[in-house]
Amino acid sequence: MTTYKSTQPTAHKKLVIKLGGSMLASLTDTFFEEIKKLKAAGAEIVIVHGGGPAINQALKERKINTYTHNGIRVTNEDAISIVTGTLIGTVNPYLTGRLNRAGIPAVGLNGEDGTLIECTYLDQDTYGYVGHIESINIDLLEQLQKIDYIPVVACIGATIDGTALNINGDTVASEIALEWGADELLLVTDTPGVKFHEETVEELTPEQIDLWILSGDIYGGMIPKVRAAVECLESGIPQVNIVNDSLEGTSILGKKVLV
Ligand SMILES: Nc1ncnc2c1ncn2[C@@H]1O[C@H](COP(=O)(O)OP(=O)(O)O)[C@@H](O)[C@H]1O
Ligand SMILES: CC(=O)N[C@@H](CCC(=O)OP(=O)(O)O)C(=O)O
Repeated sequence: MTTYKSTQPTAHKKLVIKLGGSMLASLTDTFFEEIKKLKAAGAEIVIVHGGGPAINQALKERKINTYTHNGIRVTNEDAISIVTGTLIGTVNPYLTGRLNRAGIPAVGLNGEDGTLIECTYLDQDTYGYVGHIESINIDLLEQLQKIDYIPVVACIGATIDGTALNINGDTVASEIALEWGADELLLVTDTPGVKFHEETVEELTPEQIDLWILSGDIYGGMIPKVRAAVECLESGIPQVNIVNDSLEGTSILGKKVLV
C-alpha cells in the first residue's frame, strides 16, 4: 500500500485537498492533526469539499428524485436549491467549524464569494443546473494563504448573472489545482484508493483507467475522480493521489504504461 507521507519536508508546497462527502461525517481528529503537520512543514493548502450523501438525504426528505449520468448529478430546478442549501448552508460551515475548532484558521467560500468560481452551463439539456468552470479567482485564494487562512470551498459555481450551478467536487478541486499550479492534488474519499477485483492498487495509469471504466471496474463517483486525476497529471500537476482519511491509497501515474 502506498502511504502518502504528509510529514515529509514540504517547504511552500501547494496542496489541494478534496474531501468527499462520503467521509465528511466520519472525519477523525487524526485527519486534522495531519493538516496541522502539513501547515507546520510550510504547505499552502486549499480544501474543496463535496457532500453527495448529505444532498441525497436532503433530497429524499423532500421527495425529490435525481439520478447521475457519468457520475454527475442531473440537477433540475427543484434539486439545485436543495444542493446549494445543503453544501453552503450545512456541509461547508460544519467542515470550516471543525477546522477552526481544531486550531486551523479556515474560511468557508462558495463560487459566488469573491467571484471565486465563474461558470456557464455544462449542457443544460442533459444535466440541468450543472456548471462548467470558466474562471477561478486564484488571487482570493492566495490572499487568504498570506494571512494563514485555509480556504474551504463548497463545489457551487455561479454564472455571470448570479445563477448558482452544481459542480462535482472532484472537478472543482482539479480545476483549482490546475489554475493555482498546485504541486499535488489529494482526493480523500471513503475507500483506500482505487480497487480492482477487491484489491486496492498502489499505482494506476491513464490506460488502465480507460479500460476499467469500460469494463465497469471503475464506476459511479470514482469516475469523476480518476478523470480529474488524469486531467491534472496531463496538464502538469506532478502528483495526484486517491486516498482515505488515513491518507493511504492509490497514486495515479502521469505516464501511460501498456498493461
Ligand atoms: N474501482 C473502484 N475502487 C474504489 N471505489 C470505487 C471504484 N469504482 C467505484 N467506486 C465507488 O466510488 C466511491 C467513491 O466515490 P464517491 O461516493 O463519489 O465518493 P466521495 O463522496 O468521497 O467523492 C466508492 O465508495 C465506491 O463505491
Ligand atoms: C454535479 C454534481 O454531481 N455535483 C455533486 C456535488 C457534491 C459532490 O461532488 O459530492 P461528493 O464529493 O460526495 O461526490 C452532487 O450533486 O452530488
